[in-house]
Formats: sequence, C-alpha cells, structure tokens
Amino acid sequence: MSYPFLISKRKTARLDTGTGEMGGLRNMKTLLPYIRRYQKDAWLATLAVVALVFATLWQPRLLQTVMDAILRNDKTTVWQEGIMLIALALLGIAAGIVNTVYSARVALGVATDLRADLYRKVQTFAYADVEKFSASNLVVRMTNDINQVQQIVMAGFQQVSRIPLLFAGAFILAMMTMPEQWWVLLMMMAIIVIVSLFSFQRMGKYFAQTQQDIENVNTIARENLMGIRVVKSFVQEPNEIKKFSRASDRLTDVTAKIGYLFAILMPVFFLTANLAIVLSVYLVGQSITAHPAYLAAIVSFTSYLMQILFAVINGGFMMTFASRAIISLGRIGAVMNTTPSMTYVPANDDIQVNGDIAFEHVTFTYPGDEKPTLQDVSFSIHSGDMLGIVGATGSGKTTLALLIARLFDPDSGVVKIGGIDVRQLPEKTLRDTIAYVLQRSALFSGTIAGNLKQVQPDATLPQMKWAANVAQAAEFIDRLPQTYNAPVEERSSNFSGGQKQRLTITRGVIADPKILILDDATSALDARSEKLVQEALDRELKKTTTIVIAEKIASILRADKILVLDHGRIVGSGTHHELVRNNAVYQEIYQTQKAREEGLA
Ligand SMILES: Nc1ncnc2c1ncn2[C@@H]1O[C@H](COP(=O)(O)OP(=O)(O)OP(=O)(O)O)[C@@H](O)[C@H]1O
Repeated sequence: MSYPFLISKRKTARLDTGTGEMGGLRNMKTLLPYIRRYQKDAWLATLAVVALVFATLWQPRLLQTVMDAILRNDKTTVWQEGIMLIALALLGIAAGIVNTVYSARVALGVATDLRADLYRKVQTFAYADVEKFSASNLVVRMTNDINQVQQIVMAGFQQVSRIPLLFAGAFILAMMTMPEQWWVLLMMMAIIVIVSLFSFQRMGKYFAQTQQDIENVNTIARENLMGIRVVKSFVQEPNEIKKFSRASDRLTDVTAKIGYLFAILMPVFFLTANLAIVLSVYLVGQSITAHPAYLAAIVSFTSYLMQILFAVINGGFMMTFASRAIISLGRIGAVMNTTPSMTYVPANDDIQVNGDIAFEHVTFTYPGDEKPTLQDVSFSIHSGDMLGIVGATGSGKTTLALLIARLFDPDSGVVKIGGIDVRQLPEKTLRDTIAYVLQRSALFSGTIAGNLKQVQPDATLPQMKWAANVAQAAEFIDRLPQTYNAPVEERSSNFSGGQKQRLTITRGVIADPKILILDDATSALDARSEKLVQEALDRELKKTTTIVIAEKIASILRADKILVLDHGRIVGSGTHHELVRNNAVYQEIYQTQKAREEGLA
C-alpha cells in the first residue's frame, strides 16, 4: 500500500533545473537514448529534409532557366524545364509531408516514453522526495515540461538539418546567380544576424520566465480548487481571485513581452530583406535592357535572399525553443537523477513480523527544519494492544505515526516492528503489515470496491461487507443504488465527511492488518458511531495493534497504553486511570475537555 493521500505541510524547496552551459549539454544527453529508440523514423525524417531542401533550393534556379527560355522564345526548353519545375514542387510537397509525419512519430514516441519513465521514477520516491519537489511541481514536469520536449524534438527533426542546408545552399546559389551583388547579401545578413541575436536572446529569457509563471498559476489554481470548501466557507473568493490574478498577470506580462518582440522582429526582418531586394533591383535594373538575362537572374536572386531570411528566422526560433526545452529537460533530468532518499531491502517472503512496535531513543527532524520534531522518544507496545497518543496540536503525534509506517527515517534511534528495525524490512512486508488511516485520507476516483481492492486485490464481497460493518459504513453503502460498485468521484466529492471517513476506515481494515493507525480518523463521526467503530475494532481485529491519535480523550479511554506528547517529547505514559492520577499535562487536557463537555451539556 502506498500513501499518496498524505498531504504536505511544507513549502517546496527550490531545485536545480540543470540550466547553464554545461547543464544544457547534459540535458540534451538525457534525450539521446530516447531518440535512439526511434532511429528508423529519425533517419526517414532527416532524409526527407534533404530532399525538401534540394527541391526548395533548385526551384528558383529552374525558374530562372524557364524565364530565360521565355525571353528567348525557346518553347521546348520552357516545356521541359517547366515540367521539371512542377516535378520539383511535387517532390518538395511529398518530402515535407514525409518529414512532418516521421518527425511527429519520433517526437510523440520520445514524449510518451519520457513521461512513462518520469512517472515510474516518481513512484520510487520516498514521501520526503515528493514533498521536496511538491506534487504540483511534479505534475507540471510530467505535463508541460514533457510538452516542451515533444515540441523541440518535432521542430528539431523538421529544422535542425534544414536550416544550415538551406542557409548555406541559398547563400552559395545567390552568389552564383549574381556574384557582383555579394555585398548586398552580406549587408542584409549582418543586419538580420545582429537583430536576431539581440531579440532571440531576450526571448529565451522570457520563455524561461513563462515556465516558472505557468507553474505558479497551476499551484494557485490547484490549491484553490482542492480547498474550495474552505475558500467558500471563509468567503475567501475575492482574496483568491486577487492572488490568482497577480500570478496570471505576471504570466500575461511576460507573454506580452514575447509578443512585442515578435511584433517588432518580423517587420524589421522583412524590411531588411525588401531593402536588399530593392537595392539589387535598382543596381541591376539599369543594365537589364542591355542584358535581358539579368531579369531572370534577379528573380532567382531575390528568392534566395528570402530563403536566407527564412533560414535565419527559423534558426532564431529554434534557438529560443531549444533554450526553453533545455530548461524543461533540466527539470525532467532533476527528477530522473534524484536518488530516492529511502531504499528498502529486497522483498523476502520469509520475513514475517507480528504487530509489536518499539521506539528506541528516536529523534527526528523534518528535512530543512532546524529543530527536531521528535526527541528521544522511547516506548513499546505488544501485538494486539491499543496505543493512544494525545498531545497539543503540533506536538508530533502524526510525525510519530509516520515513522512507524517508515514514511521518514529517524535521525537517530531505531523504530522496530515485530522486533526488527523497520529499515531492515522489505517495502512490501511493511505495507502489508501496516494500514494507515488519516482524517483527510483521499479515496481514489472509481468505485467503492475499486478503492478496497487497491489494498486487498482479491477482496470478496463478504470481506468488503465485513470491513464496512467494522467501519459502520455498511448501512449507507447498502442504501446506495449500486452498493459496493457505487461510483467515487474525484476527491470523493459525492460523499459527506463522515461517509468518507467510514470508507477510509473500511479500506484500512479490509486486509485485517497487523497494525492499524487511525490518525484523527474518526473526528467526523458522531459519538455513537465512533463508539460502535471502536467496539467493532475490539471485537473483530483482536490481533491487530491499533494506534489511535485523537483530539478527544474519550476516543482513547480504553487504550492499553496512552502516550502524552509535548513538544516532541513523551511526557507521560500509562493507562487513562494512571495518567489522570499522576500526569499534569494529561490532567490538563482531560480537565479542559471535561469542562468543555459539561459546559455544552
Ligand atoms: N512535512 C513537514 N515538514 C516540516 N515540518 C513539519 C511537517 N509536518 C509537520 N511538521 C511540523 O512538525 C510538528 C509536528 O507536527 P505533527 O503533524 O506531527 O503534529 P500533531 O501533533 O500531529 O499535530 P495535530 O494534532 O495538529 O495534527 C509541527 O510543528 C509541524 O509544523
């Protein structure tokens, strides 16, 4: 069993994105093994580019010959070369289609494989690793960043070989067509290259910024929608709208800046190219009467000027997209290269543990925190017993339970289950031994039965009914039209708080675990239902060690042992009667709750 339903209490750490010069190269290397898997498609896409460039470059040349022939009234050549021209255009179209299809195949394949590997990698993460990146950040990496990579692979196979070939080919052919115009050509190129360097560099920066801004917008939207009830009940909509608008405005600003740059860039490029054309026509025009062949040559020359212009523009775009994709690849690489902070010993069916639990001088600090949350915690409890944990909010009760389930490892000391250090237990053994039910446990969308089968894949209907009876859920499930096949919507929004808790307790007990942790898991139940759940647990799960973390002392009165936590330390341990007699902290909690209840009565 895994615990994706645990919710982080911490902010995300800033992470290395793998950018920088060396980072860029390293990031690109991440991509190579994936592209290699689609070698055949990659080759076909590249060959198609060569054919496409050949067709593109040769067309002005043929056009020039056709025009020359028209001027000379040479009909045979006009026909022959004209047909060639059409054939070349058709070749260009076919090559373009082949290139697009195979580039898309490579890009889609790479993106699909990368996404699958990324997802698989995240599944190996320890809870602390997911917290480090944050769930929304990981989602953006699996969606938006992968999209960027898909786009660059697609564009790469369409443009990377095409741009230099087209640029060099058009340059040489333009020179050959009108050698005396070399300086016009160089002047145009110098202007375009300088403008491109300036603008595309800026654009690259803005694109990187958009990535960060998209992530911010996603995080805010996600948090808002997940906590929509809280937002509504505290009438927080105006604040939330303001917060979202600020993040969204930042994204709009930076996107607008990119738009402005594009808006300036394109006219500048075309103006430069058109000026070059006008200049050439002006220079050549004076001698056209004397040399009619110049007319055809100038048409061909201007076509090559345009091709050079397009090569430079596309090159700039490619560099901009590449810089964005390199950042995305870095972010993907950072996940891929993370070594899970927790490793497990190999699966071993021979290792069987009972429900004994022991903490020996356990101290634990959350990653990034300075002070330990648990300090020198020692206690033990026998299989089948019930342990209650009480303490003020923030005293470390949940943290203690997280250590039992080995969602974190202690800084020092040992946590033992069945007499064995949890670090020596295979993950499966640990997950099969412990069921953890949280107050805010999430159910997965699907059906009730589907949720139960995630824990106990071969659960039968009688088993489901048994577990639901224990959790006092059977009654309302039986009233649903589809009973155990009733749908569970996203975030289980079609169930009330109390029903959700009953369902998560059902899921917790279905596998009859050796250790059951109920972390504030009955807080939404009325006193009568809570009592019924407790009685059923006592009756039906006799051999199970039950750990109950509760705000209300009433929930743990019957525990074999109660731990009183205060600022991460155990300040009392014993049965209710012992603690009421001799533990000041417990007495205070008890008296406060009693007074409150009497006040209410
Ligand atoms: N993931 C985390 N990263 C850093 N600090 C954390 C994290 N989770 C909890 N803490 C801190 O550890 C302390 C103990 O938290 P814990 O959730 O264990 O308390 P608790 O006794 O269960 O509280 P409550 O009764 O309110 O649930 C708190 O100060 C909390 O802010």
